[in-house]
Amino acid sequence: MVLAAIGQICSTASLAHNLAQCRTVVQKAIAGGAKILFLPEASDYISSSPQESLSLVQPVSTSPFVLGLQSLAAKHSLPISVGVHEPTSRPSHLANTLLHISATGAITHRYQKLHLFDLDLSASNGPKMQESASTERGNVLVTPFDSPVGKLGQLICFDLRFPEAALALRRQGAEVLLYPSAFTPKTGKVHWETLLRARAIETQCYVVAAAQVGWHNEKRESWGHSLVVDPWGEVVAELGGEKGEGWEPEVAIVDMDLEKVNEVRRGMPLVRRTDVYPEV
Ligand SMILES: O=C(O)CNC(=O)[C@H](CS)NC(=O)CCC(=O)C(=O)O
Repeated sequence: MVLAAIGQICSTASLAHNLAQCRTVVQKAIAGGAKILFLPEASDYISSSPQESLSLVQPVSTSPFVLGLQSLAAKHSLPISVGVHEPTSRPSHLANTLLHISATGAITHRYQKLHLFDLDLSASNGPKMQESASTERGNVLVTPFDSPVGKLGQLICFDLRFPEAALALRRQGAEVLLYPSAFTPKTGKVHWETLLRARAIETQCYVVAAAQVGWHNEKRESWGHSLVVDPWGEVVAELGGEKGEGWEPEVAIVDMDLEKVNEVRRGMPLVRRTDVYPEV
C-alpha cells in the first residue's frame, strides 16, 4: 500500500497565484505522507477567453509554473502529475497537456488531450465552450508507465467520455487511470461520478481524478469533487464542490493498494469476445 495525494485548486489567469496554490497542495501532500501527487487539468492557468489563454501560454522549458513545480518535486522527492497548456506549431492553437514530473524533477511523460470539449447548451441557458477553436488535439496515447502506485495511464477530462481510450490503456497495462479535470457544474452534477466509476469498474483500474473547483473568473466555474475510485468501483477519496469562507487548496490522501487491482481482476476475469466485436 502506498499513500497518494490528489490536489484540488482553483486556477486563475495568474500563473504565480496558481503556483502558490500548488505549493500549498505539495506541503499538505508531504505532511500527509504522500509518495505521489496528482493535480488537475490546466493547473497553470484558466483564463476567460481563448485569446487570453493564447497570450499566457509558454513552453514548459521556460514556464515559471512548470519550473516551479519541477523544483518542488525535486526538493521533496515527490513525483507530480499536472495538467498545463503548451504552445504548438500554430500560433492560433495550444495543446492541453498532462505532464508527469519525476521525483528528481524531470519531465518524463507528456500526453496531449485527444478529445476536445465542444459544448453548446446555450439554448437552455447552459454553458457554451469550444475548446477545438484554440486547442490542437493530440494523436497518440502514452504507454502506461511505472509509478509508486502502479502503472499510470494518462487521459484528460473530456477523454473520460470515451471508454475506448480507457480500455486501450488498460490493454497496454494501465493499473491507474488519470483524469485531471475542469468539469462544468452542469455536466458534472449528472455525469462526473457515474463516468469515473464506470471507467474504474470496466477497466478494473484505480481512477484518479484531480479537479478544478469554483469560480475561476466571472464567466467560468468548475465542479470540483475530485475523486479516487478503486478498481471495484468504490469511491475511496472525495473532495468538496464549493469554495466556502476561508477556502484553501485542498488535498485528499488515499491508500492505493495494487493488490486490490490484482484481486478484482482475478475474481472477475473480463474475457472479451473479440471474435464477435472489434478489439479496441
Ligand atoms: O480551458 C482550459 O484552459 C482547460 N481546458 C478545459 O477546462 C476543458 C476544455 S474547456 N474542459 C473540459 O474538457 C471539461 C469537460 C466537461 O465538463 C464534460 O465533459 O462535461
